[in-house]
Amino acid sequence: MAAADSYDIAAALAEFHESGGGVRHLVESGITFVPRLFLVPDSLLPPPAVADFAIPTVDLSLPRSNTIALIGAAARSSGFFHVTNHGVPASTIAAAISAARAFHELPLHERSAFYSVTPVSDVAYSTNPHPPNQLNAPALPWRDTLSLCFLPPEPDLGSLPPTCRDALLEYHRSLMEFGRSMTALLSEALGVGAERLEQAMQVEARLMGCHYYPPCPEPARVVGGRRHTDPSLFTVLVQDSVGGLQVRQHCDDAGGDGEWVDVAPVPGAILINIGDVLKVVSNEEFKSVEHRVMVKSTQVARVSIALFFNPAKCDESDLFGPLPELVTDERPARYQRITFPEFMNFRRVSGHGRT
Ligand SMILES: O=C(O)CCC(=O)C(=O)O
Ligand SMILES: [Fe+2]
Repeated sequence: MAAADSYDIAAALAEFHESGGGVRHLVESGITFVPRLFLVPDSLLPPPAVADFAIPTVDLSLPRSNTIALIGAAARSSGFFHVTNHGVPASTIAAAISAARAFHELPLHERSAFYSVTPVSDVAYSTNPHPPNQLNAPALPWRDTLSLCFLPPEPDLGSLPPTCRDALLEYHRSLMEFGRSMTALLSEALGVGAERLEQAMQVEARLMGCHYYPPCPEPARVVGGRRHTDPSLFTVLVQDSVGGLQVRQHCDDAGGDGEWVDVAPVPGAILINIGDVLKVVSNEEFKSVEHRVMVKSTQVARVSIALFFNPAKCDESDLFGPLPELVTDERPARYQRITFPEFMNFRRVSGHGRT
């Protein structure tokens, strides 16, 4: 047997998690090559993205009817769009991105106190492994994530360093307000009235992922985030200026492959993407589009913050499905009403959440 075959992936994974310092720790310790745990097999290396396509940008200061038409068109075509003049102060976004960066750049002994692969509290820091059934593909993304759970009525982020905590709490507060207006806009864009989506879903934002993509000595051999769709109604993303997010566009209903396009950061803008829940609720009028993150730099880390807006009611007993008014003879229901846990299971089985 070749030596390579004796590689013990479980032991390597355990040793990596043991350090409690994520990918950032590998970089800090001066590695000059990508450890095997992160290597993407050549056959699975993603094809390069095309650069000559820009996802739509919607200016929220336009007259409301224009905004709604533009959001509707974007949600039905690319599933991703930037918004400008969104009312979230630039300083709040900048402070949140700095806070996320500051957490990931804390000294090892401080940040490792939060390291936990399975979250045990509202604050969890880790390099999330991809699901074990995909270990023939790369096991780990080149990314560390600080996950925060904002459980109502008050999140318990008390253990975070205060500077980091306060900026992220303020960002969350600001985004809750933004999320309410975005929910109304999406609802109107579906043609069901401004209140309908909120009334049916009671939208809230519990989960925030503060991602840190360290520089990589061999960026072409890793992925920062594998291709996936989001299990949300919609996701709100802010990022620094480094770039690396790519989305799959122009795939047809027959499953045509489409092409990957770069989403260049737009200064000051907020990025919205439609998730799988809204795809179901809209009876597939809106698209939930695959995306992934490539690592671009050997020198600088990239920071992004994803906030997932979801229905508040997501227990065993809460059914959801296409809004009845979006089901017509011409457009019959594409989904049965199901519970949230059933939906998550369906996503896993059908490969929608490929992360
Ligand atoms: O970092 C990014 O740009 C994307 C993150 C993402 O797709 C996610 O958290 O679901
Ligand atoms: Fe995502």
